[in-house]
Amino acid sequence: MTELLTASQMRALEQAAIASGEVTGLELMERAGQGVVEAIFEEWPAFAPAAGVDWGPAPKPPGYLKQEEKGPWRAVVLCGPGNNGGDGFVVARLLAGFGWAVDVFFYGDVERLPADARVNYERWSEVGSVHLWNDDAIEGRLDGFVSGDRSSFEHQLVVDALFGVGLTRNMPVDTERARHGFVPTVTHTPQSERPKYVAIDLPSGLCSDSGVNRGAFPTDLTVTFHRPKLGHYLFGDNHFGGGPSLCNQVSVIDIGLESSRADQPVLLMDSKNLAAKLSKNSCEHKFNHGSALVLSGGSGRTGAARLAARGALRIGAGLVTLGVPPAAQLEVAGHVTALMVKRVADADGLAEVLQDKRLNALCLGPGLGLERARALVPVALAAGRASVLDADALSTFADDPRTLFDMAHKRCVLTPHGGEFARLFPDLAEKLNAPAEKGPAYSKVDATREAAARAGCVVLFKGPDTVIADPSGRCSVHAAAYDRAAPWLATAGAGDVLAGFITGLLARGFAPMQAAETATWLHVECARSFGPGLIAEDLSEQLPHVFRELEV
Ligand SMILES: NC(=O)C1=CN([C@@H]2O[C@H](COP(=O)(O)OP(=O)(O)OC[C@H]3O[C@@H](n4cnc5c(N)ncnc54)[C@H](O)[C@@H]3O)[C@@H](O)[C@H]2O)[C@@H](O)CC1
Ligand SMILES: Nc1ncnc2c1ncn2[C@@H]1O[C@H](COP(=O)(O)OP(=O)(O)O)[C@@H](O)[C@H]1O
Ligand SMILES: [K+]
Repeated sequence: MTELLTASQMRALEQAAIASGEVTGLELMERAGQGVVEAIFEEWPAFAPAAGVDWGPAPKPPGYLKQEEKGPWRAVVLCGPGNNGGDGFVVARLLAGFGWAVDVFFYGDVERLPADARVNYERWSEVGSVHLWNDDAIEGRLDGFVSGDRSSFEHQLVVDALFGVGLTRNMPVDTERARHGFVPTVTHTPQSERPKYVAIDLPSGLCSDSGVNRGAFPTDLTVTFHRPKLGHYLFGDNHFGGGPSLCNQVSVIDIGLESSRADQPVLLMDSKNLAAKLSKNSCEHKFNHGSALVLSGGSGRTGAARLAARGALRIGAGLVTLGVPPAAQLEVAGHVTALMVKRVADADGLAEVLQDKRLNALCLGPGLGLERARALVPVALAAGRASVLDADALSTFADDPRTLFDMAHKRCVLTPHGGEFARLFPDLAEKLNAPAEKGPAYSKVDATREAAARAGCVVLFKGPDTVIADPSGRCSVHAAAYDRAAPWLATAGAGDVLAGFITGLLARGFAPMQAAETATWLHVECARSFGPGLIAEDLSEQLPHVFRELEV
């Protein structure tokens, strides 16, 4: 799985590499700038020099290309007051070296530039001029750049090097006019009719740690260094379109920090090794694959539990039983075939059913009803079996979450969506929703890690970005974004199926964290594989196809 870093982890890696003498900050900045230019040429081959990129031994002076080799291209580079701006000066110099006309706008104070950025400011200044950032200058330049009705631009590329991982507060308002002017409507104007907008490290205004949008504009391409940052994958505050909706696509450039490792990084889920974990041994009995019990609600509310149970069965639990109250037995019997049905009238009924030691994974919550959930959850948790608690099994403890946390054990997985999370962890939800004051914003990763530590078990916090953490701080993220986007998954009952998938994997013997991660990946994969028109029922039915594709 790919590591996702925070700003401070990235900074620590850079500093360790520099302190070890492995590399200098200036070298890192040069590699970063080269990487950005390479990524631009790769994304838009028309921009690339005809003979391909030859970096040569040293920074090239402008115009080293013969006139006939030069592209007719013009770029605007927006440089900020820190090292992100330093990268921007490198990019400006390298583009000029490839024959581009480059206009650099600097938002900051030259005297206060960090040392490496200052060096690159000076190097650029030998090549071209720097327009200082003030409204009059920008207005004047904009008039010159943007002709008439803004349907044609004199520049083809805008490079955003205002702020990277050092962003500590909302974007300054006085950058807005210029950004609007140079990149008026990335989302509305067809790409062919407007300049391409490229962000260095992060779209300026995107919080690296939380994905919160603090005034960023959507870009065409984001080029980051060494490892992606959490903010590239977290949606932050959805109302303003967080990380993935701003980055559009993320290109990760190697700048030679390979020997450095971050401390407890968050992992981005992928399908590596999944097939081996999911395959079954041909000589095994059904009970070797575990026996799951999914508790259902009363008559007229059994659909959610049935969805979960079917998910548990399809994902490979050997046996799945629905525990239903007497009044719903007939209703359930009319629907299920491969599933077993057992009568579970109340807490005593559950205790009796749990005498069967073969039942090794429990699922409580989907359609369970708040009252029934309050009665059954304590019995289920006291039995010490691997357990998934979702929906009503969480909400029923809204008035007293501590009671739930006291009963929860290491083999539990809690699967709240945003509303349920706020009921169980109101203080964490409040921190998550509060506007960030200074420094990187509190993130969904921070909240999920704190929640898992408090609950003493795995917490899977749902959404387009799903974050999973255990009490030790291990944490992984799945973003249904970029090539994993699954908008059709936001459909009623999808969460019930996920609870069932996790339960089925727990029954098969997966550890809670691994069950939650694997189920989340498969859940999104089923949605993607089915495509538009998906409803919750389709998810489990898509699993055989997904397994075949994975070569399980
Ligand atoms: N340090 C290194 O060795 C490397 C750093 N790199 C680049 O350096 C960047 C990080 O550089 P920095 O740590 O200097 O941080 P940034 O360049 O992202 O920004 C820091 C500066 O912006 C100011 N600032 C932050 N938020 C602001 C706001 N909302 N309004 C106004 N001013 C604000 C800060 O006071 C500080 O002066 C990375 O994103 C990456 O682009 C790369 O060159 C790779 C190597
Ligand atoms: N925009 C989205 N893209 C992809 N997946 C999403 C999106 N929004 C929600 N999801 C996923 O859909 C499921 C919805 O679950 P939940 O909120 O519990 O709904 P329900 O209770 O109706 O089943 C979760 O797995 C969640 O991660
Ligand atoms: K930037």
